[in-house]
Amino acid sequence: MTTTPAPMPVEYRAQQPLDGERANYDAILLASFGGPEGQDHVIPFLRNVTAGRGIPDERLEEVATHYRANGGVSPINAQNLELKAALEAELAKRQIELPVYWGNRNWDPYFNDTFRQMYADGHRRVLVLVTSAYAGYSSNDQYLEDFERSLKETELEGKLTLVKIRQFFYDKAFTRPNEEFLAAGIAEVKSQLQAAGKTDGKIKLLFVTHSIPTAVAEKQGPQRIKDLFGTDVYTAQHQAVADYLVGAVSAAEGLDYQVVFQSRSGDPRTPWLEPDINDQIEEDAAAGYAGVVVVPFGFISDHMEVIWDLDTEAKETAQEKGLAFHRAPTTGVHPEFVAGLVDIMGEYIAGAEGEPLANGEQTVPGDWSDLTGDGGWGTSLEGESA
Ligand SMILES: CC1=C(CCC(=O)O)c2cc3nc(cc4[nH]c(cc5[nH]c(cc1n2)c(C)c5CCC(=O)O)c(CCC(=O)O)c4C)C(CCC(=O)O)=C3C
Ligand SMILES: [Fe+2]
Repeated sequence: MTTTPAPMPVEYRAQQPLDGERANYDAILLASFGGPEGQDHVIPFLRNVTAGRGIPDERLEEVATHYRANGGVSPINAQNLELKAALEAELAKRQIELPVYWGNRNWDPYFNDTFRQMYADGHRRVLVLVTSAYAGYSSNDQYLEDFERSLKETELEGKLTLVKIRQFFYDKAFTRPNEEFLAAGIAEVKSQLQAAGKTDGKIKLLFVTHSIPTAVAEKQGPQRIKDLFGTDVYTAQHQAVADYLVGAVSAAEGLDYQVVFQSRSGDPRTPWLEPDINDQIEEDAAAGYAGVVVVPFGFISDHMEVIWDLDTEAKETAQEKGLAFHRAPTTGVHPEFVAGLVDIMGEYIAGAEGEPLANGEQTVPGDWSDLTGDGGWGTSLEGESA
């Protein structure tokens, strides 16, 4: 059988609520990673994160130093509380009367406690927002596994219904703020270069996300997207967003850009997605670039992986090589991000006639409708975690 390369996707197709998922909800759950809040939390937190996944102790000690340097505190919890408050304000503004709860995979408040609280408060049907924009094992499946386990442990299986909203990397909610950050980042590096008398210096745009083991990436479907992009589905999602952002920001026109990875861990012999951002910065310096704009579009807040791996390590690499450097912010509580997330939630919330209360807006071209579910990566990784 011969295969003709498929054309680049031009259709826009988002995931849709499944049958029965557009309904009345009692509450919203902001579900996230969790982080330590003091020196004595650091090791227990890291053990929670890596439970059963064979991260070597030396790596844990290494990662612990990142937290220790910040007083043992990850900024992620405070950032999630800010996001929670911003979502509450936006919901109130639209007169959507749903309380927002917060729960984490790896630290207090744990899902078990939040689930018990929601149930005790009389809630039975909960819409879930996970703080990850992309589809992948760590950002989607693992959360669903955690939810299942918590429902069992709290004996709320069959009593509490949880519906997770769709991925949003391809939505205006996510791309609008990132367009703004990219434009500002280019302007900033240009002015750094100007101040250094390197007006003609070439700028490289580095779109950075979390690396994952290549074996995990390769398992993810659908095959359709692998064929179309010629790479794994995790990378393809990021490539599509990078392509879109560069096309949408006029200042980016003609600049070289690339998707790169950060924060690899695990056994050094296990291959993870590359290139690592630090290696790429070195290569870019050798290739004659004068500055880099680093856009951490794999994340939605400036948590520890961002402030350590980028603001400390990648910045140092750039400085050693004499490159101008700017790290763009993450979506955080950008008003358009918050409003856009509520729009996406609205796709799942039934209005008076059963219509969606609101709708997100897909900006990144492509048919992303089958990233999860039957035949997709969602089922192909089942059994791995047990
Ligand atoms: C794809 C992805 C995202 C992005 C999607 C999303 O946002 O969800 C993400 C986010 C995050 N990862 C975080 C922290 C950590 N991740 C680790 C380890 C790992 N991450 C992985 C993947 C991802 N991780 C993987 C495949 C591992 C290997 C071991 C395992 O399978 O678990 C480790 C263990 C030590 C180490 O680095 O080896 C830590 C401490 C924090 C919190 C930061 C803070 O505290 O502010 C956040 C938001
Ligand atoms: Fe991680």
